[in-house]
Amino acid sequence: MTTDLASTEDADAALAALAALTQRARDLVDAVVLTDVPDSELTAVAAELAALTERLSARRRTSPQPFEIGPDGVPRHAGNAVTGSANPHALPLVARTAPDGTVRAELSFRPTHEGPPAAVHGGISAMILDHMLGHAVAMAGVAGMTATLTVRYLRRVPYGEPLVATAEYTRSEGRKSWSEGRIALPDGTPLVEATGLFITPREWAQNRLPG
Ligand SMILES: CCCCCCCC/C=C\CCCCCCCC(=O)SCCNC(=O)CCNC(=O)[C@H](O)C(C)(C)COP(=O)(O)OP(=O)(O)OC[C@H]1O[C@@H](n2cnc3c(N)ncnc32)[C@H](O)[C@@H]1OP(=O)(O)O
Repeated sequence: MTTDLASTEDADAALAALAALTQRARDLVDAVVLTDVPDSELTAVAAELAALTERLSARRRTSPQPFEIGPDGVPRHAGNAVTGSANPHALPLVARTAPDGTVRAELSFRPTHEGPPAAVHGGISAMILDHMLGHAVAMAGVAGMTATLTVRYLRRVPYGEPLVATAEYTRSEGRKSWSEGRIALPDGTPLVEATGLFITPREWAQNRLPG
């Protein structure tokens, strides 16, 4: 028992250190996107970054931090590109499920996510909605892989402003499940809407979860 507890604490400490590093990496990416320092400074920083990358690469995994069910019974996936605390690519999105099954996340995009001038890239909005819709079907007990995602872009999505993403499971037929969701302003004005079809792979159909 003591050993298990110690190793759990060690794993938590390692993940916390990784999450702190990851946030520094996000800050770095934001700084790269917005920097206006002279060329000589860019060259000097690039050399320092190359050295840091080499230090981190001294020991490398073959894949990101895995999907797992935490000791609290809550699934977590630190390596995930959308939610991962250990993935600099992730916002990270923090999605919560209400008792009625609605999934909700408060989010704010950054200049890093620019597509059209002064707006968020449509593929980034689609990625967030893919995740939200997938989360909604997973919370309904019918986790699946995205088969189709239909996105309707209604208004320009701003960065640097608080936004709200929501999603709901709608129905299932056999291994096929549907959900819908949106990214909206805090007052509820929808900016992007999506519907999705998720299919539970045959191998998940018994356990409902991957792995
Ligand atoms: C995901 C993790 C879940 C974790 C859950 C717990 C924690 C919750 C927390 C957090 C939630 C995380 C949420 C993540 C969200 C992000 C998800 C993604 O981004 S997934 C990556 C992108 N998607 C792919 O890479 C799929 C690639 N495609 C496939 O793997 C297969 O094609 C698959 C599984 C989609 C279907 O393969 P078959 O072999 O099972 O399909 P067949 O048996 O041929 O068809 C079954 C039925 O589905 C229709 N169908 C199949 N594919 C279709 C398609 N693309 N479009 C429309 N219908 C399709 C068929 O016509 C058939 O329909 P008829 O039964 O005849 O009515």
